[in-house]
Amino acid sequence: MPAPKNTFKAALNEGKAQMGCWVGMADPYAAEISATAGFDWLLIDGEHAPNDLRSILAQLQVIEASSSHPVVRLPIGEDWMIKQVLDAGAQTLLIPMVESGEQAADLVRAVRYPPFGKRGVGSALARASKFAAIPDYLKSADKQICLLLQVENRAGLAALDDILATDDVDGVFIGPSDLAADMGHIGNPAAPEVMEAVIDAMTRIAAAGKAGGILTLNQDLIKKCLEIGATFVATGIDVTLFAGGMRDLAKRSRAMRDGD
Ligand SMILES: O=C(O)C(=O)C[C@H](O)[C@@H](O)CO
Repeated sequence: MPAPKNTFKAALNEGKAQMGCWVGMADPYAAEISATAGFDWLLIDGEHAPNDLRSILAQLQVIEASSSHPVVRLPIGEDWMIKQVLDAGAQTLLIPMVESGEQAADLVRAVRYPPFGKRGVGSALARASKFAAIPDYLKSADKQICLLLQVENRAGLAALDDILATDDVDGVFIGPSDLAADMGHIGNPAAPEVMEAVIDAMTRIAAAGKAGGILTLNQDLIKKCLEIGATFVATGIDVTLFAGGMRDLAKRSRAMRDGD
């Protein structure tokens, strides 16, 4: 019995656009609610949400039980973090702040077992192998790992061709917020210069035959990226949806009380 098939990776390989949402509540109960919505994928954010390995594990468990595919974003692409989260059962990783082909190649090695990579061997006690219930996990795991890299500054854009030329990088995600900040437009990812850079990068990613990804609430940008060929597009964030809904209801409640 081989490692579980990564249906999300398969869909990307077939060019089937996958619609996703950020999950930043850092809570499995909230993640389980989001997993009932019907998104193709949900991003467990270990970079900007207060997650740790235990909370990521708990969210993996509830999302895997749904029709949504869990994607885990680490705070940074460190070998030890990658080893731990893969052993916890994550099959799709999003790694932020990638700025060179060399960094991309090193990340590929970090998600693969020897002799092709440097992922530490601990499957005997790992959830990923169903605690050794998958006897040939070590020989079948690599091809079910989906590695998505974030390009989100000018250095990353300058190295994009090298990153795209790196074998076994499955996709590249463009981060508009950090890219805007690096380009001098902090807080304004809709700045024309940033939008132009995002569209150019997404076009280059598609032309290279890799999966292109983004998170944006901008409906026009979502449509444009899908037209270009982006295949993993996140269109919302649970935290902002919840916070916005609560604030709106509170405002309407006060208005009803005050007869406004
Ligand atoms: O730079 C970006 O944009 C991203 O990487 C997404 C952000 O980290 C996410 O927190 C939304 O702002």
